[in-house]
Amino acid sequence: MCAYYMRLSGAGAFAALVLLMLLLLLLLYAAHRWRNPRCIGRLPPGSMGLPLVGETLQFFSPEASLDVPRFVRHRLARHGPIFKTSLVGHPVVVSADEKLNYMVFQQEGQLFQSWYPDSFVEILGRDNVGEQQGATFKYLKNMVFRYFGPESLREESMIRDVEHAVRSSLCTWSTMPAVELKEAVSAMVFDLSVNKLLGLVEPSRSKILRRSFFDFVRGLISFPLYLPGTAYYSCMKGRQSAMEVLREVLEERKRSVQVPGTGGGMETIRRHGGDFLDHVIQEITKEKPLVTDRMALDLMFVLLFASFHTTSLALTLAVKLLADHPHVLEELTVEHETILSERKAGRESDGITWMEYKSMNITSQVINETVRLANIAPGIFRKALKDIRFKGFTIPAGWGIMVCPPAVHLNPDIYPDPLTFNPARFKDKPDINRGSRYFMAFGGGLRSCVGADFSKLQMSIFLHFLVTRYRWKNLGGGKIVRNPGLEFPDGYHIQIRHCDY
Ligand code: HEM
Repeated sequence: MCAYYMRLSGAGAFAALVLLMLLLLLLLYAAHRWRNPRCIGRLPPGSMGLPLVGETLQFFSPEASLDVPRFVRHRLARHGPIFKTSLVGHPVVVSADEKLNYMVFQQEGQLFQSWYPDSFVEILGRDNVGEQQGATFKYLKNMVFRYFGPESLREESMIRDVEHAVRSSLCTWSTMPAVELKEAVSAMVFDLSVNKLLGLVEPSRSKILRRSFFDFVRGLISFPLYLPGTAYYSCMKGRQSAMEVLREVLEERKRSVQVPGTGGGMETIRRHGGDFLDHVIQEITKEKPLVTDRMALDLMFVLLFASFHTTSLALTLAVKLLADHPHVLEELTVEHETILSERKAGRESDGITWMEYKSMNITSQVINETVRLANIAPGIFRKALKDIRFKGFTIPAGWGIMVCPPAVHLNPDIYPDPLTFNPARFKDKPDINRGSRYFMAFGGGLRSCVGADFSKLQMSIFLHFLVTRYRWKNLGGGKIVRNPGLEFPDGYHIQIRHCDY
């Protein structure tokens, strides 16, 4: 009997051992497959990192520098301008190759399509404009462009609204003992964007919206771990409460512009000179709308986020760079003083005209140089729609591809002495924000930024009033960290005073 049990338990142990071995083999095979993904052709060099996590942790490791993020820098040195990796569970090819970047931007919808990792899409919304393709994408983009493109920016009301926001903010800040510039500029740009997009919003709602977006942005480029206490968690919570407010505002506006029509149904009244929400309501209440409520909500969410986060980072960096480079500040001040001195005496308003704005050449160079160094979008993501062969490598269909603007903008062969702030390098390149092989701060091709002109207008008007009417001094902070997005972890504290001549 005893021998029988011993034989049985021996057989059980043997079976368990075999099972364990099989499991181990399976894990080894999975790890091998992970490290050597299937590909017809030759994959670019590089490592896929650990199973599932890939190289995500290294990608998000912070560094106190404006330089190309360490993650990319080290791999470029080791593997060359095209390498493979795995980020947040996806195989990705990273490109610092100017020809491949150009191809990615030019072949949008043909060989490549806009794609961001799931965690990012979850943050920005499944129906956001970046997720739309084909005709719907073009329709949405045109809708935004009609509102934020140069034609509508040159309207008197747009310049006046930006001016009003800038002048009242600077005036308030000049009465305060200290201002944390990043936070203050973010609030200014955010309120202006809310005003342009949603019109007048009750102060209590505007406050919730602003707080939600600030929480949202804090965790935007963070490791996607949805657990209380993590940056990603507060980011998602921020998104949820911002979306609630946007939904309420949309519903209320819909009710306020819909009246009983002659045919018995409801009709939408057209309000002239309205905010962006009015344009949105016109679209979603059409008989056969191309834009759904969800798309409209995600679009407004993305526009609010894109407009305040990016512009405020760029402006804060511009002010810091100007303070650190007094000779550039001097040149910029001369440009703006000249605008004032050449202004016709007795003009009705002392506001900036479109012609004056267009004459701000040094300002435009300062802005281009700032966004080149800022690299606010540290990576621009796409997906390969088919197997793509390039320079002997294959990018398999379905893989992500990350165009890396910092690797282009900080390449010494393209921009000599790349970490030096030298706006004059953009002399005689006025139209560069449309994107080129060497400048992609606002993206490139079909997907390039719709808000680039709006952002430049705001920055120019801000710089105009700052340098002609105020002086400021640094009180502390201003440390720059890449994570890999640009951050000012200790803020940038200044004291700002009105200058009386
Ligand atoms: C300094 C300021 C800004 C920078 C550096 C910037 C940068 C960028 C970049 C790099 C892209 C391309 C993303 C891609 O190809 O996947 C982009 C797209 C976009 N930007 Fe901006 N942006 C700025 C300001 C703004 C503003 C003020 C708005 C809104 C009014 C805006 C709205 C958008 C939208 C809606 C897209 C998506 C376009 C598409 O998918 O076709 N941006 N931006």
